[in-house]
Amino acid sequence: MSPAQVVLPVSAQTQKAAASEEANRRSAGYHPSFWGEFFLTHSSGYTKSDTKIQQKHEELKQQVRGMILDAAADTSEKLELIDAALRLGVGYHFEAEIQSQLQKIHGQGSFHSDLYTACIWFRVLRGQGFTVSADVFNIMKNKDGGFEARDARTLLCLYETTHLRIQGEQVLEEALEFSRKQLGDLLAELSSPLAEYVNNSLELPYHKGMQRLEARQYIPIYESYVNKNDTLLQFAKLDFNLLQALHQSEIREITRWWKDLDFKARLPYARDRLVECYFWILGVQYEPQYSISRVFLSKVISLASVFDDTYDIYGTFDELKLLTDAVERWEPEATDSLPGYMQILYGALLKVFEEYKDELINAGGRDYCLYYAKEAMKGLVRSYHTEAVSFHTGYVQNFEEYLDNSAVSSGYPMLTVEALIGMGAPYATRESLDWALKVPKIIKASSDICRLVDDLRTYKVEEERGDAPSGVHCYMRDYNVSEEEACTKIEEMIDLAWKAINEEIQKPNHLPLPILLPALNFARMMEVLYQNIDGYTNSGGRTKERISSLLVHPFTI
Ligand SMILES: CC(C)=CCC/C(C)=C/COP(=O)(O)OP(=O)(O)O
Ligand SMILES: [Mg+2]
Repeated sequence: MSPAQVVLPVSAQTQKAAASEEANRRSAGYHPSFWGEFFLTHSSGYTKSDTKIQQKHEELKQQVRGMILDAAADTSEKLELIDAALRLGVGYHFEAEIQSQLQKIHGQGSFHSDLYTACIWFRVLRGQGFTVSADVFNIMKNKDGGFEARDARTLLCLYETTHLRIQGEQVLEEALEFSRKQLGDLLAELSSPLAEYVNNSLELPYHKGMQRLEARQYIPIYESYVNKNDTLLQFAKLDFNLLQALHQSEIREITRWWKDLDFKARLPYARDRLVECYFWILGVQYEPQYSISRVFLSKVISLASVFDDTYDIYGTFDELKLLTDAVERWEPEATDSLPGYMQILYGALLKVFEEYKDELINAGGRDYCLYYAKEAMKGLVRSYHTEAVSFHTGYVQNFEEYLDNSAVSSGYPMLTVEALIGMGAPYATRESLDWALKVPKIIKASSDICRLVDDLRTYKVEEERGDAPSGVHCYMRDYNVSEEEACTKIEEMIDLAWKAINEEIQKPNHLPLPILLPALNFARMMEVLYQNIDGYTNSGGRTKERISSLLVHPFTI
């Protein structure tokens, strides 16, 4: 009898099967967290209770408000001030004032005294949800097809403007080509800090950037301008530091939660990326009033990340079926059906949502939102399971099928619903949540960006690891094209999705702009975190620097 033919007693057979499954478990060898418990104790020293600082902040705020409302300022001054306030990261204090001022400017019709102001006019209005026509740039085109822009400031403004273009705006496509080339040629002649600023923008334009990070980078640039507005600058720095202090207290809270969960020891196969997850969410909701939402979203995205690693890498097919069913049931009793390590994850999920329910009730009977919050999470887990089925059964999806499911498995439809819930009244109504849960055009576009950018950055590593086929792979096979052609095609799809987002945020729209912003901001975060590499999974280098600049170091005042 060969060893294989030895008939083992049933319990030994089960043990053997388990041992072989154990041996077959995959792992990705992710690097440990760079942050660990750093934020448990880190504080930059600003406190809410410092009344002197609060007073100063309030005084400066009123002065800036006065300037934004100043009736004596002409249109171009007004636009420049609003643009600066937005870029310096303080626009959120003056939302109503900015809207009313822009309403007036929009009512005056197109504005084109020169190319620079035309760009600001277009960029600020469109960026804030107003419908404006790109025809203004046709008027400003030269006979040779170029634009009247020689200096870096105008070229940069034109370049930034083009990223708000929608499908069919040919003049902005030409302006993009023109300004990108001219700025590239000019770069060597520029000195610091403008050179770095142009360089950053060429890599990632303002419209596609993370608002907090853009503010962090713009404040020193603005400071170097001769004709800067000192009050606005002082306000921006102080506001940055105060907001940073609030963010630090939130990361302290979630670090405590994460430490208690101790996934590092209990689920060591998963990525340990709590601070990176917080940073991701900060790109979508940074305002003080979203503090509770931010904490909840950070916990949800951190758990989603562990779920993703469980489905993609560690879980066996049978276990994943159990986990999917348990999430579908969503009740503590379902815990017993799961293997030990999944119980840990499942228990954490239920607890986070249960605690959020209390928050929602405290917020004034908004607990109807809990249904949507759970449905969104179930939808994500269903899509993870669909992926696991195709991986474990060897079923190969065609590209359309792949993108339909993998846009959901990107996590963005789920997170966008949760973000909307966190916005509270008057936005998180049953109607808007029904709308969001159905993955409407803007959320689909943002999710496509998430999936496709992720695929472009990770497909090689995933294929080497033997994961399920990526979008690049599906596209190559469906259309019989090379890897390079598939990647180019996917870049084009990302471009189209951006245009769709730009189109959706324009008024007149059936939904107010704030409801649409999470989708836009999530798309931006994909460009930021996955700029050149998967900077979420591999979160040293640029990601670490960016997190430090936003969350560790305050401005010196
Ligand atoms: C937006 C969300 C939910 C973020 C959580 C972290 C996450 C799953 C990142 C993508 O990882 P990946 O590259 O392994 O993704 P996938 O497995 O879907 O390709
Ligand atoms: Mg994965």
